[in-house]
Parts: sequence; structure tokens; C-alpha cells
Amino acid sequence: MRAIILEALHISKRLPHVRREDLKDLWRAALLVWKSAPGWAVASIALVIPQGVLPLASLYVMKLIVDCVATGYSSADSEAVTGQLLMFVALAILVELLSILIQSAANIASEFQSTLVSDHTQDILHAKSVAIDLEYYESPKYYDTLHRAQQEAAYRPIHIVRSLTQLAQNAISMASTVALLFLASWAIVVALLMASIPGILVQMIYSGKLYRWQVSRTEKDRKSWYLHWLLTDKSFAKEIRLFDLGSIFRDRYTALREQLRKEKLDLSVSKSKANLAAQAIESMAVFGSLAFLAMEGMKGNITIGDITMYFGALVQGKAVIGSLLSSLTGLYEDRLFITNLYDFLDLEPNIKDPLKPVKVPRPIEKGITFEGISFSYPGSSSVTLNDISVKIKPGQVIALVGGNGSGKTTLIKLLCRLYDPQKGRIAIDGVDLKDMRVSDLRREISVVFQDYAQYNLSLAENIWLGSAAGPLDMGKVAKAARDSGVDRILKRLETGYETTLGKWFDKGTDLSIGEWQKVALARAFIRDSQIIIMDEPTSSLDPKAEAEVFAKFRELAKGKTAIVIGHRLSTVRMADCIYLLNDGHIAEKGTHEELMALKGEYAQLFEIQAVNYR
Ligand SMILES: Nc1ncnc2c1ncn2[C@@H]1O[C@H](COP(=O)(O)OP(=O)(O)OP(=O)(O)O)[C@@H](O)[C@H]1O
Repeated sequence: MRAIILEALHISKRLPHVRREDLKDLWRAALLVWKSAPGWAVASIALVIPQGVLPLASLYVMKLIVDCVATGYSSADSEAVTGQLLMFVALAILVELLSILIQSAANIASEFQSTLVSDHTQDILHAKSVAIDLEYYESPKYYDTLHRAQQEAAYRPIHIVRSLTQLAQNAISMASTVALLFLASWAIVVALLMASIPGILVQMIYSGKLYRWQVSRTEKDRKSWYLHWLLTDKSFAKEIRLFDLGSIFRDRYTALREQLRKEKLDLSVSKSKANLAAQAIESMAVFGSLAFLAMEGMKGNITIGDITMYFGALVQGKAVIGSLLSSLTGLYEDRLFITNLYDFLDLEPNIKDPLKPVKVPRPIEKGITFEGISFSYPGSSSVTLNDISVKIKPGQVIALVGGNGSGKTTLIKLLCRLYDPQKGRIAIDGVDLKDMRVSDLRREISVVFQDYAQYNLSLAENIWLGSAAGPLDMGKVAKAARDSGVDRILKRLETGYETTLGKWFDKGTDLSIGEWQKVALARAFIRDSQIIIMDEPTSSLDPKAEAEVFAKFRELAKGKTAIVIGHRLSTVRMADCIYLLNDGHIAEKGTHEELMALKGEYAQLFEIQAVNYR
């Protein structure tokens, strides 16, 4: 009890400050709902007023009926009274039917509105996910924020609007009920209102507790999701069976869920106890008022019809207070939780377009320059690239080689502006990449990353996605397929280019890793870009396919600026210039012949590989 009082004091201290923020957040949610489905929002609002007033109209008709029956006993003209009674009964039926009709219409409006709002919010979430920097994907905090936002996105904004409309409806009902009860006694009204205060406090306190618990459990929740994914996704299915890992992950999952369940249960039990005390106080006020009304009736101060009406109003008042409470506290809770969604939507990309973008040179005339680049990954204390300078002339093919983790892929990520270097600059024809529109720059780059994507879409779409700015052109798709060797896979696909790749969907056909890599190559080849980058493009190809791709590559890269990353030195020897990276800096550079003559690290690596391939 002491804890509840302390928490109540804590909340009351914060109320003036919270209120401004509350209103801002609620307004933002209301705007979101409005933009998602303006028509349905109008319908919902229009239905609120009759829903608030009709219950009272029903009570009043009931009073008329009871009073009519009471006067019927003493009236000489029983026929006239019966006629009047029947009219009142008909009126009661009419009011009831109207209530049902309006309720049904409100339900339909609410259902449509919910679906539209949920889909619209999900769309905003998707748009944000693709707009933010890659850097966010490196941070567990980002995944926590996304996880919480996803949990809230589907229903929280509409929940807020429902609570608001319900609040308006309850406020109308409450105002009319209070006005009616005032006719009986002001003391009843005061007692009822006072008795509802403990309930409000309990709800607010526990909403805050629930919110804090939800935030603190996010990591555990995500861990359990991760374990679920390990147990159900295809990527892990082979190892899980072979190493018999199923029971280990299942046990971990069960332990985590058990912990979460226990925490939630403790919270629910404690809330139920507090609720019980609050409701007992409220019930005492209601039944005390009922006793008072009964006494007044017995004294003859009010009619039997009045007693029926006031009794009804009291019962209704109790229900309205309950509903008012739940919509008020629902709003308080919603306001707390909607911040999860806003936290995600308010993430700002650091890599932004400049105010006055310069066009990307087309054709590139002088080339690409990396000028004294140094870079560390966000949150990492080690330097990944240290004072790198590279010059690539248009039409040149350069190769980046070096051990694992030497920084080759990172250099490519900087060129694509997935990250920005902390020192130095990258320029095309002397124009800093930061002065170009990000999308314009990326349109000029075609990349096959090591961890290329495997889209569970048709083969044609898998290739076309490389040039998705234009319509699907089967001529171009077929050419890219020939250049990358995909046409060989085609022969065994029953529905040719229409075949869905992967096993996610019905009739999907899976490919081998090497075949998927060829599809990724085709996706890069179809793109009409001036820069082409291949990060270990042939690592999964058999030697014959690899030789073919490289033979084609020089031809395809003609007129383009190309960067190839490779571990098999035999395949990169055709490059115009080879850069050997070591621990984030350039250790050697030159043509294959120059580097061999240097007899340095490159020559040593080449010899080792040559022996292994012999
Ligand atoms: N997202 C990241 N966050 C922090 N460090 C990273 C990240 N990605 C890579 N690194 C680190 O940066 C260094 C360079 O990585 P990079 O992927 O550029 O190497 P690489 O030369 O392409 O290696 P490989 O030949 O194995 O593909 C490595 O030490 C790696 O651990």
C-alpha cells in the first residue's frame, strides 16, 4: 500500500510535465490514424454522440413506463393508460433497435479503420527501415527499438483513437448521468466521483510498471525470438540435425519464456490485488447510494419511476466510470507505449542528401579517387582503414586483395556511401561523394556483395531487380543471364524464367550456392551503371564457370570502372592494377607482373596458391 501511495505521489509530481508531451504524442497518433483512413475516422466520430446519449434515453423511457404502470393502478381511464403504456414500450423498442444499429455500424467502422491504420503504420515502418543508415543494423539497441516498434505498430495508434472516441462517448454518458443523479442528490455524485479515484491511480501506476517491464525485457524477448528462428529456419536446419542442437536451443527458449512468464504473472497478481481494493471502495459508494435512494423512495420523496431511473443511472454510472477509467488509463498506457513506435520513426539517417546536390558525372572522365581515407566502424575502437589512397581511371579494372579482415569490403561500402569515412574524401571526377544525391550515386554502382541476397521471387525478377528503376525487359534479362552463365540453370527449370526460386513458396525451386551466385552476378550485369564492383564474385563457382565469368567480365566491364575483390589471385591477375591490403593500409600496389617482380607478400601468396592449384 505504501509503495502504491509513493508511486501515486511520484506520478502526480510529474503530471504537469507529462501532460504537454502526452498531448503531443496523442495528437501525432490521431494524425496518423486520420491520414490512414480519413473517411472511416469521420464515421467513427459521428457515431460517438448517439452512442453516448442513447443509454440515458433508454433509462428515461423506462421511468415513463414504470410511472405509467404506477398511475394505472389508481386511474379510472385504464384504456388511455394502456394506450400510453404501449406507446412507451414501442418507444423503448425503437431506442433499443437504434442502439443496436449504431453499435453495429460503429463496429464495422472500427474494424475497417483498424486494418487500414495497421497497414499504413506498417508501411511507414518499412519505409523507415530502408531509409536509415546501415550503421543502425550493427547495433543491438537498433534491434531493440525495431522490435518494440513492430510490436506496437500494428495496433497502438488505432488503440489510441479507440480510447479517445470511447473517452468522448463516456464523457457524454457521464455528463448526462451526473446531471440526472444531481436531481436525486449531489452527495451521490460526489461519493461516486471520489470512489473512482483509487481505481484511476491503480491503473496509472500499473501501466507505468508494465511499460518499464516491457522495455527492460526487450532483449530477452528478442533472444527468445532468435532461438525460435534457429529452431525453425532452413538456414540452420542441417547443422541443428547433424550436431543434435535441437534440445539445447529448445531448453534455452523454454527457460527464457518461463522467466518472462513469471515476471508478467507477478505483475498481474500484484495489479489484481490493488484493483480489488479499489473496486471494493467503488462498490461501497454505489451500494451506499442505492440504499440512500431506497430510503428516499420509502419516505415518498421520489416516485417508483424515479427510483428505477436513478437505480439505472447508478448502475450505468458505475459502468461508465469503469469504462471511463479503462479508456483514460488505456490512453496513459498507449501514450507510454507509442513512444516505442516514435523512437523508431524518429531515427534519423546520418547519410543524407546535400542541400544543393551536384550531378554524378556521366561519363566519368577523370576517375574515382580515394584520398587519405581513414575509417573505424561506429562503436569500434579499432581502425579498419588507415590513410588509404587509391586512384581508378575510367575503364580500368582494379583488384583489391589481402587477408581476411584487411578492409577490402569496407572500402567498397564507403564508395557506396553505406558509411562515411572519418578522415579523407572519396571523389568522382573531383566531386566529393557527399555533394551528390545518395540515390544518384548508387544508381551508378552495380555490386555483387559476398553476402548477396537470395530473393524468393521468379528467376526473371531476381535478375530484373538489378535494374528495377525500369520495366521488366526480357531481352535484357536474357542477355544478363547469358553473360553470367545463368542460362545454363534455365534448362532444368520447368517454367523457365517464371520459376520461383527458393523454397519459401509453393512450387519454388532451390538453387545451389554457386547457381545463386550466378543469379546475383546477372543482377549486377543487367544494371546500366558506370561502376561495377565484385566482392569475391566467383568464390562459389567451379573453376570452369569462374574462368568463363572472368573472360566475360573484361568484356562487360568495357567502358566501366571496375573493382574486383578476390582471394584467388589467379583470377585477379588480369586487373590493370592490384592493391594488396594489410591490416587496413595499402601494403603493395602494381600490375601482376610488377608485384611478382617485387617478390613481396603478393608474390609469396601467389606462389603458395599456385602450388596448391598445381
Ligand atoms: N559492421 C562492422 N562493425 C564492426 N567491425 C566490422 C564490421 N564489418 C567489418 N568489421 C571489421 O572490419 C575489418 C575489415 O572488414 P572487411 O569486411 O572490410 O574485411 P575484408 O578484407 O573484406 O575481409 P574478408 O576477406 O574476410 O571478406 C575486420 O576486422 C572486421 O572484423
